[in-house]
Amino acid sequence: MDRPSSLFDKLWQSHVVHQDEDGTTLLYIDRHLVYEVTSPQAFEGLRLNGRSPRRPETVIATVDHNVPTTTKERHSTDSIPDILSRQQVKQLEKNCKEFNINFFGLGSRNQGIIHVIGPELGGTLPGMTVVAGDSHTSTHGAFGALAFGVGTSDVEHVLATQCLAMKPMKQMLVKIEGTLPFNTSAKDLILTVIQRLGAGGGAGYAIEFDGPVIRQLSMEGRMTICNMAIEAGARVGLVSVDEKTIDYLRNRPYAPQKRYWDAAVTRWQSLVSDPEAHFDKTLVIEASTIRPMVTWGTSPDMVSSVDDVVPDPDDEVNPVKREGMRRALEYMKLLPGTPIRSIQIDKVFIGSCTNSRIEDLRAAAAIVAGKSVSPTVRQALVVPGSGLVKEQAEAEGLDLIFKKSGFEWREPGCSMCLGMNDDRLAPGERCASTSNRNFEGRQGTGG
Ligand SMILES: CC(C)[C@H](C(=O)O)[C@@H](O)C(=O)O
Ligand code: SF4
Repeated sequence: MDRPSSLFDKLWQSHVVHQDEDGTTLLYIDRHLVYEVTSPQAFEGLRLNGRSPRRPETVIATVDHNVPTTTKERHSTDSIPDILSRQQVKQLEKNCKEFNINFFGLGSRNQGIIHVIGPELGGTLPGMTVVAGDSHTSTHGAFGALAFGVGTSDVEHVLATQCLAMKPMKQMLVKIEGTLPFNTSAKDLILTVIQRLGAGGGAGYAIEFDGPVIRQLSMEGRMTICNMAIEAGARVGLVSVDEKTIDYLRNRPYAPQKRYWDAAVTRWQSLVSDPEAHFDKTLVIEASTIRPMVTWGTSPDMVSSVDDVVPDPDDEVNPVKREGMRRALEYMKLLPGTPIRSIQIDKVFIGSCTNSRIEDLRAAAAIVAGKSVSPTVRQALVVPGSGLVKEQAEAEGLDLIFKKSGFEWREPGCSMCLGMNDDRLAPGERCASTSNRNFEGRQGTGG
């Protein structure tokens, strides 16, 4: 009998082009997602070397990180106020035209955050290798795809050769037993996993998430989990394929259609870890212990339950961690022992590739309906992850609920997730964000 394989083994093995004695492997890449920030040098490199993309039809390009999110500033690329952003957006458009790449620009209803539009279009399929010059490419692992972020030189390499040299990874299984308690979601679950593993605990691993709770989650929830695998240090997050995966993909424009569909489904159904598959490490979490979580610090593992208080660095035995906590509290201007619920915020951001899909907007709208943004909150933004999410939300009247409550309803993009566009925090402002990283200065200097 064949040795039992994990999902990771199956994905890796089916893409090996060549393997060196030290394990370094040349992998074939099926799907490449490209955006404006990490691609200009890659295209320039191609040009300088007289090369062109080997399979342009496997590339999907869009603009997300530095696009404005107000209608006024984006009715054309010329209206983007920031010069560098305007140049990068225009350059990508030009590069895609020159190299015959599918591009969803500002005017397209398919424009959005790459990690939202890839799955939404059926561009991410089970069994694929998926790369992008962005660390949160791990998101796509929710579909039983081997997906990871690469650097700009690798963006060029994949464009030119459709291959990538990779070192082997260790494998971790994170199993979530039981059922998620009332008022907790995929985000609380992954923050709990990161708290348990630490921000570096997943380094060198591909993490597969499994167990009854993962099976109960929607595809949106699974994407949230895989999205943040990187915040535990892992480059890859994975979920084995099931009926939900297949249902989500049916009739998506880039998914196999008609007579190809059944054959694809048969193959996808084999993309699960075998029962006795080997993992280098296993973490089991009982879901009933999960509480609504927030971060109080400047690293994604600095998390507490909303019912808790800001922790005291003096209680931390590890001197490195203790120092990190002190520094974070100083930056956040928070005191140990402060109840989390009493922390004043200046802004609210609902969006990002972690939490800007339709399910997230429905959940947020259900909570804010009939209530108003507090007068002490200066700005509250809702930024849909893509043009299609925005359309769907508007068809359901969610935009009206948000606007009535005092939120601004914006156009798709990365927005306040990171300070590469006009949606930023001012120095000293505190923001409650649904995004994935809380690093110092990420949402605006001193914010
Ligand atoms: C700009 C990009 C390289 C970066 C990433 O790789 O993740 C960004 O998307 C982020 O979230 O910090
Ligand atoms: S939404 Fe945030 S985390 Fe996601 S790709 Fe954009 S900047 Fe990175």
